[in-house]
Amino acid sequence: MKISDVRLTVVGIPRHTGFVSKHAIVELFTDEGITGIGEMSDFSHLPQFSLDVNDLTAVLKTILLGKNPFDISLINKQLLSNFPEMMFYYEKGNFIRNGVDAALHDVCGKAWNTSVADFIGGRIKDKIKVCYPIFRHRFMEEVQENLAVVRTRFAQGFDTFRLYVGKNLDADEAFLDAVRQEFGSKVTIKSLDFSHLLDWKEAWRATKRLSQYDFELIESPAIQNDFDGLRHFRLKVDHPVSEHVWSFRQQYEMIRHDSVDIFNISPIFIGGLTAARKVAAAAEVAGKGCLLGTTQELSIGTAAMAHLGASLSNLNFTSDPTGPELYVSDVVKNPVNYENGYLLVPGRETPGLGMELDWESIEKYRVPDLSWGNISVHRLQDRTAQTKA
Ligand SMILES: O=C(O)C(=O)C[C@@H](O)[C@H](O)C(=O)O
Ligand SMILES: [Mg+2]
Ligand SMILES: [Mg+2]
Repeated sequence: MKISDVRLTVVGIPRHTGFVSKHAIVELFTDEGITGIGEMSDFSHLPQFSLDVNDLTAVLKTILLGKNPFDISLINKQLLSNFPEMMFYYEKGNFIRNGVDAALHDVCGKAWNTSVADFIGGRIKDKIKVCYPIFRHRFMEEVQENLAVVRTRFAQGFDTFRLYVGKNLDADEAFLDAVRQEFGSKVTIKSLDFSHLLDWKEAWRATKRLSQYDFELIESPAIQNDFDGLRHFRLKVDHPVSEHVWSFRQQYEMIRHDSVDIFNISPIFIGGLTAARKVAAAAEVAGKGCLLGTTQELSIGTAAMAHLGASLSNLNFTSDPTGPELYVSDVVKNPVNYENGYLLVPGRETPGLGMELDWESIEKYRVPDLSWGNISVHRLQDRTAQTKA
C-alpha cells in the first residue's frame, strides 16, 4: 500500500467559554482506497505565529507520497528531521507530527481491520478516568462562573476537576473553599496547574497557601525546562509533581534531575502516538507515574489518546482529555463518549481510531487558514474569550 495524497482542512471551533481553537484535520489517502484521518489539534497557543497550511500540505506531500503507511518508524524519523523538537511546550512541529502519526495508525488499523489500541499493544483498560478543567481565575467574579461549571459537569457525571492557578490566589482560594463547602468529598480536585507561569519559589509560596484544601498533585510549578527548580519544588512539597513531556531531551533531563513524580504525556505535545509510547516506556523504566494530558483535542485526537491510554501499563493517575466536552461541536459523526467521569475507549470492533468525518460540521466550522486575527496574550494563556485585561 502507498500513500497517494494528503489533505489538511482547518476548522475554528468555539469552546463553551467562547474561546475559539483552530485545528487541522489530516487525511492520508492510499492507492488501496483506505483513508486515514488524524488531527493537528489546537494551534491557538503562543507563540503567536501561524503556519501556511498550503505550504505545509506541499511539504508533507514531499515526505509522505509513495510511502508505505506501515513504515511508521521510518516516516516518524523523517518527520522528526523536518519538524525537530524545540524544547518548547507548544512547539507547532510536534502538533504536525502528531496529526500525521495518528492518521498513519488509522490507515494501518483499517487495513488490518484492527482498532488502534489493539494495533499498538492491546487493551489493559476499556475506560480512562478523566477530570474536567477549570480555567484560570483572573478576577473574583469568575469564581461563581466556575462554580456553575462544576455544578453542571458534576450533574453529567464528572466528579474530578483540575484547576489552573497562579494569577489570582484570592480567587483560587475562594473557588477551592466554595467547592469544598458545596460538594465536600463528592468532588475531587485532581491538580493545581501553574502552567509554568511562576518560578518554583513563587509556585511553592502559592502551594503553601492553597494546601489547606485537598488536591492530588501539582503540575508545572516552575518555568519551562527549569529541571533543578522542579526538583527543588518537588523536594519541598508532599504532593506528587507532574510535568508535561515536550521533548525526549527534556524528559531525559527530568529523569536525570529526578524533577517529577509523574509525566503528563500527550501525543500532541510530544509529536504523535509513536513518540508518546516511547516516553511512557521511559517513564516506566524510570519508575515514574503517568497520566494523559491534553491540549483540548476534538474527537479524533481524543480517540487517539483513548487508544494509547488503553494500551499503557503505567497509566496510574487521573487523565485530562475532555476536549470534546469543551467544544460546541466536533468534526466526526460519532464523537467519543464519556460516562461517569470516564473516557470510553472506542471498541475492538471498530477498525483504526474508530472515527468518521462529518463533512456537514466541517463545512460549518471550516476557516481558510491558521491566521490569528486580534487576540491578546492573556486570552491565549488563560484560554478565555474575556477581553477584560
Ligand atoms: O494541562 C495543561 O497544561 C493544558 O491543558 C493546557 C491548556 O492550555 C490546553 O492546551 C488548552 O488549550 O486549554
Ligand atoms: Mg498542564
Ligand atoms: Mg490547547
